[in-house]
Amino acid sequence: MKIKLLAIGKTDDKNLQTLIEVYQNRLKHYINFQLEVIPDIKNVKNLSEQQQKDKEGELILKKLAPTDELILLDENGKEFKSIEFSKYLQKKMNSGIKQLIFVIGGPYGFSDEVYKKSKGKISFSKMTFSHQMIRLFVVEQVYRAFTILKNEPYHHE
Ligand SMILES: C[S@@+](CC[C@H](N)C(=O)[O-])C[C@H]1O[C@@H](n2cnc3c(N)ncnc32)[C@H](O)[C@@H]1O
Repeated sequence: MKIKLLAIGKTDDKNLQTLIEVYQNRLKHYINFQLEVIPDIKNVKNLSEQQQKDKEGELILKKLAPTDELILLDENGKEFKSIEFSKYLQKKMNSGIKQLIFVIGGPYGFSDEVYKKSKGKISFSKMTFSHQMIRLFVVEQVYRAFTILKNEPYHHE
């Protein structure tokens, strides 16, 4: 199984980008993991929140192949402990999915169309994080999950 993290807009913060790359590099050891960034929508100032969500939603859905499984990062989703998340990923790998796509919404979240296409929602906390920060949390937790699955000494309960 491949894992893709789909996000909208560049990360301007170099420190954040560097940290994300640290975990992306570590993940190469365990799985084909790709972070794909959809470029920011132009002239966003002229759009309502709903229009922005809809446009971002169209761009997200264009990226999906029929065999991909789409999971949303959403503060109203299911919360996991890290060990539970590692088991969740193992289950996905066992189920024969070709590519699992985790998607991070834009500043206003997801359009209804994206919700309809998704197969689940994962929350990292009830708090709202920026769409930039959550990228780092996702790559770190996916890395942590693989170290748990391989019994490697990174995670401590
Ligand atoms: C600024 S937040 C959008 C908040 C917006 N109120 C919403 O309803 O989604 C941007 C994106 O970051 C991700 N995100 C932020 N906080 C999160 C959390 N606690 N758990 C999971 N994803 C989160 C989600 O993908 C969200 O769409």
